[in-house]
Amino acid sequence: MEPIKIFDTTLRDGEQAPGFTMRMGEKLQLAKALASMGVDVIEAGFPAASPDDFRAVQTIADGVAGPTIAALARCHSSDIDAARDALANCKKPRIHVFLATSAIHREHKLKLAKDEILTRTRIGVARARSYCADVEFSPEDASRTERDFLGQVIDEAIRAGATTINIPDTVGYTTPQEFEDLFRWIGEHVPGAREITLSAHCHDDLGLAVANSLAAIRGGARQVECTLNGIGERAGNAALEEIVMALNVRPEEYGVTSAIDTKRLVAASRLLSRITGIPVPPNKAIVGKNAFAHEAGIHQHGMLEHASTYEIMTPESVGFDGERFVLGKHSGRHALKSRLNELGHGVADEDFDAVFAAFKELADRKREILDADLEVLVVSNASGATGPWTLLSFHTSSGTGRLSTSTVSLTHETAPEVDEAATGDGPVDATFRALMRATQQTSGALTDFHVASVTLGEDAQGQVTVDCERGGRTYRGVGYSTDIVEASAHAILDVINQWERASVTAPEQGMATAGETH
Ligand SMILES: CC(=O)SCCNC(=O)CCNC(=O)[C@H](O)C(C)(C)COP(=O)(O)OP(=O)(O)OC[C@H]1O[C@@H](n2cnc3c(N)ncnc32)[C@H](O)[C@@H]1OP(=O)(O)O
Ligand SMILES: CC(C)C(=O)C(=O)O
Repeated sequence: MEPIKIFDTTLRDGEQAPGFTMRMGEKLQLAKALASMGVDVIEAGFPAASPDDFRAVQTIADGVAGPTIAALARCHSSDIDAARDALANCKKPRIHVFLATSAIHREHKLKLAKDEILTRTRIGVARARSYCADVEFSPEDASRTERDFLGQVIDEAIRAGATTINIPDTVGYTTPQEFEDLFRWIGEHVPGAREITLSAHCHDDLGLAVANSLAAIRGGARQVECTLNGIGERAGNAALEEIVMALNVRPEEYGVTSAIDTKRLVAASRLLSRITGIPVPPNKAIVGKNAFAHEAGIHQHGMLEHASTYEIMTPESVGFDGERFVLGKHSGRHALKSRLNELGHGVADEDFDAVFAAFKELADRKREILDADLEVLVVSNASGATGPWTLLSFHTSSGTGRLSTSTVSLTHETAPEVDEAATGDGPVDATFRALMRATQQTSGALTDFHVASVTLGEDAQGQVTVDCERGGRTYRGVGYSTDIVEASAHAILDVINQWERASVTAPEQGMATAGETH
């Protein structure tokens, strides 16, 4: 079996999807989970896109050991230099340079002729190569590019020093047969193509991203680019967990093997979902909550006789809960640390006390702490977005035919305790008004409110996600509690804290924060 590299782009292409913005601490937490799962390459971001992206790549490059860390750059010297700078302390850096090559992109977007594309490719790749021994080049929209011209561009990139050539199906247009054939053609016709690594990057506009990635492997690709839960631009990218398990369950079909520890797939998928606040559909292959559920009598009968009647892989092989400790109010530090490690959510020693204290507090309110509750604890701790305001206590009253009232008590990092009260149309609205008043916010409106249960059961935690608008921008806040009004108060305060931090760092522009959504 030949090895195949798994290149994860959850933090770059995945984060490009509307509503999937992640904060720095959350990105680092996710990158650590990806590293402990065994991905070969983590594309940590696009450093020239924003100071936040630059810092995220830098932080991951400095703090995550194991995988190669890649940074994306256009064929612009300033983009390539930003990638170099963000990766300056990285042990295994990769600069990923891209330039669109299809006629549609050349004529309508870049307004460049073919010879200019060739020149820019050569200059961009050579510049990246002068900084870094590991350079990837992507001819964007490769699958809609004239084959002969694509061959010329790849040849130019290889001669300029690219060590990986990635073939993106940028708009999810190709089909498995066509894509396999394209990879074979490149291997056979482009000089030097067999000496470098060929890679596939597929989008899911026609629901073919995973099938196309697997076809590319049959055609000679030895790296696949993918994201957890298949998140990404528009309909998303190829789902990492689906590719990895297809290779695992059908090795005879593809003849390659990945280094992924498949038992960590479910935990990583849930961590991402918890960070973004976007749930995984129950019927999602490999990681959805119904992926191993059986309700129909005929299926249950078959399963009771032999699990392989209706299961092509075991739930344990992808990390669905098997035998384990039950975590609750009587559990101690060893059990908590061991379960967090099993889930791939290692918490730094200096952060562990805070996570343990939050665990004990929750265990007082819940009979059993499930894996989803632990993900919430880890994410809340990793977001690092707790101040300057902290909710001390709140009280609401509401009933049929009367206004709701809410009283809140808050502390501020630099001010004494504040108490305020407000009435509103329901307890959440009253709490929103009381918090706005207590923190002296004069503008901002609650525009969306979503509540989801973190786990099942009468003592389950609720996850509240709120969108609040201010100055034409939408900010997202997330809060957790066994009481959904309290979770709402935490989510609203999360937004108010983002506003306050933004006004400290960029008062004149109301600078966007990591929690901003578009
Ligand atoms: C298929 C993909 O996923 S590609 C990656 C997509 N990711 C992103 O776009 C990340 C977020 N993007 C951003 O923050 C911004 O678009 C920035 C900072 C990168 C650029 O912002 P701006 O300079 O304002 O340019 P804007 O986004 O409006 O337009 C893109 C420019 O890049 C050019 N461009 C696009 N791709 C490339 C490329 N690979 N190499 C060189 N130039 C490129 C376009 O022609 C356009 O140039 P122009 O400004 O001279 O007309
Ligand atoms: C930058 C490239 C690899 C990309 O994301 C795409 O073409 O979809």
